[in-house]
Amino acid sequence: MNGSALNGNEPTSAKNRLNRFDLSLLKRFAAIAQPYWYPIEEKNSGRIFLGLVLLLILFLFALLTVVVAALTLLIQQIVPEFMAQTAGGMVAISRGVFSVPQVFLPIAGLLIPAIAFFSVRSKAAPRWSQWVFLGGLLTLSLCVSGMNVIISYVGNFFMTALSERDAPTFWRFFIVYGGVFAIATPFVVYYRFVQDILGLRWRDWMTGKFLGQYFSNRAYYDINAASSIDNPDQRISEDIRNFTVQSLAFFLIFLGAFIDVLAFTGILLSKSLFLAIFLVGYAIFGTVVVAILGRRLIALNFRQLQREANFRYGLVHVRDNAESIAFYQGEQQEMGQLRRRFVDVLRNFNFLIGWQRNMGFFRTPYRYATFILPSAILAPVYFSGDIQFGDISQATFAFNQIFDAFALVVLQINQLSEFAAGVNRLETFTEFLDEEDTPSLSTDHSEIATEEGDRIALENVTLMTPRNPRTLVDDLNLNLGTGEGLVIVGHSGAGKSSLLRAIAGLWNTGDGMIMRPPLSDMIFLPQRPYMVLGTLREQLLYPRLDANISNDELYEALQRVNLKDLPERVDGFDTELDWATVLSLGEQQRLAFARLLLSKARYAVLDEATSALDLANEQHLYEHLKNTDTTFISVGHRPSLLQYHKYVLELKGDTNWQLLPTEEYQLDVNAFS
Ligand SMILES: Nc1ncnc2c1ncn2[C@@H]1O[C@H](COP(=O)(O)OP(=O)(O)OP(=O)(O)O)[C@@H](O)[C@H]1O
Repeated sequence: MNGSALNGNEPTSAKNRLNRFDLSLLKRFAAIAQPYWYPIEEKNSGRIFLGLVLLLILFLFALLTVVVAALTLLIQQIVPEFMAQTAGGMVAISRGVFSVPQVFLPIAGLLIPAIAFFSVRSKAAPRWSQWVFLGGLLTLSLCVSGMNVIISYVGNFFMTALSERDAPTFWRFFIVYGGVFAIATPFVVYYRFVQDILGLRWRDWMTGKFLGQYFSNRAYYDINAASSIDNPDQRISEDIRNFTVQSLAFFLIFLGAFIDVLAFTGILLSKSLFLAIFLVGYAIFGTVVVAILGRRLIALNFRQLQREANFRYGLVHVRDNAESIAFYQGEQQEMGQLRRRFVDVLRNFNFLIGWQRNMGFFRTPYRYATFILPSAILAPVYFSGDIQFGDISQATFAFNQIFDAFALVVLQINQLSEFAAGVNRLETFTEFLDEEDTPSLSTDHSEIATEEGDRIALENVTLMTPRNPRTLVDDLNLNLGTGEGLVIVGHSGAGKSSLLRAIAGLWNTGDGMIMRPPLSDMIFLPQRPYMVLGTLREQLLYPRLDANISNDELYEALQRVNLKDLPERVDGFDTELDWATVLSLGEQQRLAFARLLLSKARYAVLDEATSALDLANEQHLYEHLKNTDTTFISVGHRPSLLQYHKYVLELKGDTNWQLLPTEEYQLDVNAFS
């Protein structure tokens, strides 16, 4: 990915869509999450998926009730008065928790088999382990919630006994406290652990899927042209990681909020209907205000991610081009460029924290008010003697528990807007990759047709540049027989490399038909020798690393390109080095040529692949190509190249061209020179 698209922002329409902070965000989230959790390609599968998740949650409530009941019974055995004294609170909590599963348990009981069934039925490989992990995680989450309820009660007794100087009760609860902690510890530890493991597995799967799509249909190449998708590397590495980790975290937070609502609504309603209605209105008011203000936060977070990635890319660019920069002594300019990118980061971050501060002016008093509002609302009834003081404190407690759940968006807006920005970045990326997967039938320009055959031939090919199309070559015809060589000449920018791109299928804007052998029978040596990250062996075998080729054959190929001492120089074939920096340009070109020889491709396309070689080396390599009956097309500026090719295609630069046998071309050139 080059840096230019980095400034590219999402198109305005997409921007508006992506900055929305409403239910469409949930839809976008479901679209990204669904393939992992519910791998079925069908209409409405997103809705079915969400329905199943809801059922799963309800199913787990049943487990929670069992855990709470079991622990309560256990403690009751040890401390008989515990149950009597906590009955009110425990029953209230259990009532909320119990009632839902009782209705849904029979349906939920079918859930796991249903998920397994659908997963197995899907075309994708059956996957169910994530559901087992999720089930385990939710069970643990509910257990931890249950434990916390019990711990709060035990703590209550523990402290009360202390304040009343009741030593025997204090010591009994001391032991109970310790026992509950001992039981709770593995639950809490495994709760975090399973959450991390599930996040890791999800990330693993998603990264694999994105990488698969990124490398299919050359999406990684086309993405350079898609100015709306900046920094795909960051989206694949960081955005996916944050997405999986934060999705699980939010899911658990929402689940906790849901439990609180179920558990405390009954208490609140029994104390004051008006207070309950007020709470809902107050929470809705806060959520709407924050949702409106939060849109700006999503946009700022989106840009923050983009600018951080631009800055990092700038640093990587310096590392990749260290030698050129050092020769040019371009340190000042490079530092200035990086500084500018960093200033962009800072400026946006400044806006971001400014907005967070402004939001704080609303959120802080909004939160503070909840400490006094319930008491203020209930005070008149209390003053008139209709309710007890205990009712006020219990109602306030219940109010705050439910409020935290209802006002989740208000309380978590900073994290949510960050998450939403990540979701949006992944969604545009997914959209792009999906489009690459499904070639569109109608494009706004005509395309060159490609056919596979046993020769290279171009019929009436008109080639244009891909964006802002400009015709490079008009109505070109040529036919290359087996073992024949063609050299393409013409001044810089005439379209020589572009023609090779068209033959490789990288560019197809234009008209006409190109026939070529399957790409697996062809090898392309690009203008800039490409050195892979890896060992010398991998360098030589690239891209077919699994080819069964002995060391002797590797030596032979290296000998042919006059690099036979290279393995000794670098300590054998299995040494990993930064080849682009330890080899000279000519050596890199010769290494690429050795790659060509080892590939045994019958067709070779060489784009100035010998430009850095001395004439003797060049002759040596081309002679070998001719002897092996390889059909080859070269691009080059050197006159010495002509002699190895049967035909010359000259691109005139004004879309005109001429194709001549080499001798005729040379006579032509000599006549004019
Ligand atoms: N990705 C691209 N999008 C649009 N135009 C491009 C792109 N890449 C190259 N071009 C333009 O297409 C024209 C032909 O480029 P091409 O690389 O084929 O030239 P060339 O004949 O091989 O030149 P040289 O001898 O300098 O390598 C040039 O004007 C170039 O600026």
